[in-house]
Amino acid sequence: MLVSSSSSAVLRRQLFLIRCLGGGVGQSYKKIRRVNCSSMVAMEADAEHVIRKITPLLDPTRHKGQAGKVAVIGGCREYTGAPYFAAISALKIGADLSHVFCTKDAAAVIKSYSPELIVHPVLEESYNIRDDEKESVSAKVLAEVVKWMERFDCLVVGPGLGRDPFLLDCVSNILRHARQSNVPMVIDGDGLFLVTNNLDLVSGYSLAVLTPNVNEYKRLIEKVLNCEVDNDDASLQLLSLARSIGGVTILRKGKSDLISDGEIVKSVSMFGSPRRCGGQGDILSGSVAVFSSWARQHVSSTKESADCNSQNPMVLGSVAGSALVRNAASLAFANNKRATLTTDIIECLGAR
Ligand SMILES: NC(=O)C1=CN([C@@H]2O[C@H](COP(=O)(O)OP(=O)(O)OC[C@H]3O[C@@H](n4cnc5c(N)ncnc54)[C@H](O)[C@@H]3O)[C@@H](O)[C@H]2O)[C@@H](O)CC1
Ligand SMILES: Nc1ncnc2c1ncn2[C@@H]1O[C@H](COP(=O)(O)OP(=O)(O)OP(=O)(O)O)[C@@H](O)[C@H]1O
Ligand SMILES: [Mg+2]
Repeated sequence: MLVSSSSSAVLRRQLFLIRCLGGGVGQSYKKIRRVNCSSMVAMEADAEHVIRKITPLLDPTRHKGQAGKVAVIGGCREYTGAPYFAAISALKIGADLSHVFCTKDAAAVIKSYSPELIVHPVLEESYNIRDDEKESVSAKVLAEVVKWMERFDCLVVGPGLGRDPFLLDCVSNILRHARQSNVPMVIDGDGLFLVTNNLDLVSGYSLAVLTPNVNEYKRLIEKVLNCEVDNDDASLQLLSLARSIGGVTILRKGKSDLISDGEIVKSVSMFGSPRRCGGQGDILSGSVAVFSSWARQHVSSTKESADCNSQNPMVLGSVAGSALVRNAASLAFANNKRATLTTDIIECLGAR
C-alpha cells in the first residue's frame, strides 16, 4: 500500500503519542497535553475502500439471516421514532432481519410505522408496576430477550429508551447477558446515559461501540477523564477515553466523526448535511450495527484484513456506518434543502 510522506508523518506522531499514553490513562492524557504543544491529528479513513471490502456480495446461494440480524433495545412512551429509525435503517442498509424490544405502549405505534420490523412489547416502566412485582417482572423481561439473544449479530441499545430507573435496571441485565454471550453492541442515546453511570457494563468489552453526540460525549469525558472536552486535541482525548474504558470503540459524532478503539484514531470528514434535525444519530446506530457485523464476518473469513488499516471490526464498521450516513444525508439535502428530515435521509441510504 502506498502511504504519502505527510500521512506517514501523521501516523508516526500518532504512534509516538499512543506510546506516551501507556497504562495510567487519565493522568497520562493530562500530562501529555501539558508537555506537548502540537496536537495529535486523526488520519482520514479510506471509507470507500472499507465499505467495498466488508459489504457482502448479493449472492443467490445465501439464505435469510446471513446478511445480518439486528435488534434495537429502545422505544418508550415518549420516543417511538428513534427505535424505528435505527431498526429500519439497519434493514435499508442490507440486514435481513430487524427486531425492536420496547415497552408495551410503544410497540403498537412502532409496528404501525412498518410491517418490516419484528416488534417485541417486553420492556416495562416503573409507573406500570408495583414495587412487590419488580423482581419477577425484571426476571421475565430478561427471559423474553434472552430467548432471542444468540440469534442476533448485533444489538443497538438506547435509541428512544428513556431514563426510567426500573427499565434501565432491566436493560443493564440484558447488557450483562449479551456480553457473556459475546454479542456485539452499539450503545447510543439513553443507553449512553446508562453506561456513563455504570461503566462496568461495557468496560473492557471490545465488541462494544459507543456513539456519543455532543452532550453524551461531554458527560463521558467528565465522568471518565474527570476534565472538560478538549477540542484543541480532540483525537488524543478520544484515544485516551477509549483506552480508559478498556478498548471499547467510540464514535464521536460531529462536524467530522472521530473514531477510536484506544489503539488508533480515524476521522470521517466527508460532507454530510447542514441540517441537524433529530433522528440522524439513530440512523447511524443502526448503520454501525450492520457494518460491524459485516466487518466481523469479513475479518474472520479472510487473512487480508491488514489492508483495511485496522483489523478491529468495530472500527471498520464505525468508519463504514459513518461514511454511508453522511453520504445519504448529503444526497437528501441536495434534494430537499432545509426541508430535509430524517425519513428523507433513510430513503437515500441505498443510493450510492
Ligand atoms: N423521534 C424520536 O423519537 C427521537 C428520539 N430521540 C431520543 O431522545 C432521547 C434523548 O436524546 P437526546 O439526543 O435529546 O439527548 P441529550 O442528552 O442530547 O438530551 C437533550 C436534553 O434533554 C435533557 N434530558 C433528557 N432527558 C432528561 C432527563 N430524564 N432528566 C433530565 N434531563 C434530561 C438533557 O440534559 C439535554 O439537555 C434518546 O433516547 C434519543 O434516542 C432522539 O434520537 C431524536 C429523535
Ligand atoms: N456539524 C455537523 N456537520 C455534519 N454532520 C454532522 C454534524 N454533527 C453531526 N453530524 C452527523 O449527523 C449524524 C448524527 O449526529 P448527531 O450529533 O446529530 O447525533 P444525535 O444528536 O445523537 O442525533 P439524534 O437526534 O438521532 O439523537 C452523524 O452521522 C454525524 O456524522
Ligand atoms: Mg442520539
